[in-house]
Amino acid sequence: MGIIERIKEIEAEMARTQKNKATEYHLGQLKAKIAKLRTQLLEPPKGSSAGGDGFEVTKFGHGRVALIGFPSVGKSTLLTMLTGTHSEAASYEFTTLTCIPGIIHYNDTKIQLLDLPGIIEGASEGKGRGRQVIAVSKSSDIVLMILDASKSDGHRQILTKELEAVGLRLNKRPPRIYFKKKKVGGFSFNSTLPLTHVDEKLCYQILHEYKIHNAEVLFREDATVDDLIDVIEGNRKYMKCIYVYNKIDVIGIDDVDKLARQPNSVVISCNLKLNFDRLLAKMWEEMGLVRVYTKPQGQQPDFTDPVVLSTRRVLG
Ligand SMILES: Nc1nc2c(ncn2[C@@H]2O[C@H](COP(=O)(O)OP(=O)(O)OP(=O)(O)O)[C@@H](O)[C@H]2O)c(=O)[nH]1
Ligand SMILES: [K+]
Ligand SMILES: [Mg+2]
Repeated sequence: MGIIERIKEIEAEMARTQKNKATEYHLGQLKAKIAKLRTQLLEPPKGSSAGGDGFEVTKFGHGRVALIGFPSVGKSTLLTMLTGTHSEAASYEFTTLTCIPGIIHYNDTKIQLLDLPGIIEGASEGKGRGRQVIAVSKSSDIVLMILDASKSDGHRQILTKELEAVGLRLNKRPPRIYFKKKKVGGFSFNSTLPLTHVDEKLCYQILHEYKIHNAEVLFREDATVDDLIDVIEGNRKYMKCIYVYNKIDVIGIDDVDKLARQPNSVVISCNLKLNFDRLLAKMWEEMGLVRVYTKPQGQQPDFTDPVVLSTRRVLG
């Protein structure tokens, strides 16, 4: 049986299992099993080089932003409008088949924007170009999830699930769980506050699933089993994501208003060139970029050529 089939089988078992105190340990173990299989799925197949089909784009500028979304939501239209680099746009799905970079000039900085093929449900398991698209997203500093404002908001949940399945965590911070594997000494479990989701036995079982028998675990918040698994796996990527609702020209003002009020969301229209300034400002803010103007002694600072730093990471 392949890895994907095994994941499906365990998911089916989880769906059949009633959630209660008695099944909690078993469900926790199943979650860990799935997480292990997903990590296996992420390892590139033996003998293959990663990518190699038009997806490797050299990093450029002070930051990198990836456009992720279902087909035909307007990703390429947006890239062309924000960067001036032409990326083919059309009314049929999967117009874009590779990664197309453009540059946004904003606040004296250069931000690399990446247009990507549309992804669909099952992308994390390799449907379409999902795997490559997700790899590029992981290499960027923030993600713009482009959504069609006139379509169901279910798309946002589906995409979030796909990205979570490959270890991306959007708009979350790492769980406050201290975890240290040891060579000897057995298992120690502590918490700084009362826990409602995880107890010592459950934690022990999860570690057992990972064949970890010596470890120190300290919960500093009331975290869940999923949080614990994330910490044990250790390969999660925590990223900022802006939900960009495009095509607001085709929906009513009340609906626009509702979308605009959601957290981390910006509404735009490529057709009407609406709200791009808001989108750029939000992007800039989420990337944590700051400009530093150096001032030679006894001279005026050069306001045309700042040093750009990020409060979120060290710029390469
Ligand atoms: N009404 C409306 N249509 C738009 C808007 N932006 C883009 N479109 C249209 O949506 C269709 C798809 O646009 P694309 O830019 O090709 O979409 P995409 O997300 O790059 O699509 P794929 O590359 O196939 O995944 C085109 O017909 C665009 O003209 C908008 O703001 N409003
Ligand atoms: K399209
Ligand atoms: Mg496109």
